[in-house]
Amino acid sequence: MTDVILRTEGMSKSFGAVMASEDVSLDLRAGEIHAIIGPNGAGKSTLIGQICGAIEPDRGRVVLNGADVTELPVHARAQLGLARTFQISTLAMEDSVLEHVLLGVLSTDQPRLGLWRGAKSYRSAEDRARTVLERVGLSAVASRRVAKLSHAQRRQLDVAIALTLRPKALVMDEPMAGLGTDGSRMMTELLGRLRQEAPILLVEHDMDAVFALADRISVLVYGKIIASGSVDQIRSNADVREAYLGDLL
Ligand SMILES: Nc1ncnc2c1ncn2[C@@H]1O[C@H](COP(=O)(O)OP(=O)(O)OP(=O)(O)O)[C@@H](O)[C@H]1O
Repeated sequence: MTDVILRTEGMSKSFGAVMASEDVSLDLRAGEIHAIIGPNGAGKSTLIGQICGAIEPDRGRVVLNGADVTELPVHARAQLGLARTFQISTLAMEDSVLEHVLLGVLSTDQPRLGLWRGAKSYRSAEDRARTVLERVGLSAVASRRVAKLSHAQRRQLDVAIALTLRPKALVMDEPMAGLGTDGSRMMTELLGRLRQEAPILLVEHDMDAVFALADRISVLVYGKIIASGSVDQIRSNADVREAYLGDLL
């Protein structure tokens, strides 16, 4: 049986007369990248908000590793391994790369370390922080302040912080936004490697990246999933071409 890590069932949300999500059911399976695409205003951010706990659905459920998390707040879902990266990064400019990641490691591992946090446990936290930085390709700039990083490096750091949660699932909101050609290539390569560590629900407008990365694509239009399938199935779907991809292919 396919290993479903995250799923939504009948997720619905309206804002006044606007149905931002209408009966959205989808899943994310171990080892995969599942991309959510759709035109502006289709309901992608609203869907992510409901999955991660920032927006309360009118109806429907979110299930993480078999557990219903619909009623849990954002931080409780994060503790269960639901990690999110944001469209707009929220980094502190004056802090270093390592400090950001260390903070993530300490706040994730603190319950395991107990009340006693001596030099040894700090060292092991720093080791883990450096391992995470290596995984995203930021080891060389560990001591650099965020203010001195390139835009692409800041996005890599967003990913590193998400990884400190030891995620079971990653929800990524436009990780390619604002990246140039080289940055997009780097991020595409990074996400391609990460899917084995944690499956990725990827909201993205960069179709080159989506087509290169996605194992499955779901297309959202006016809050509804109008099609779901492989890259080839979605690219050749007449409804999808009419609603969204027509201009982008
Ligand atoms: N807090 C809100 N109050 C009222 N309407 C909202 C609110 N949030 C979203 N909407 C509406 O819900 C619909 C879906 O918006 P959403 O931001 O989820 O779309 P999106 O697919 O993420 O768009 P984009 O690609 O531009 O980020 C839009 O019509 C939007 O105007």
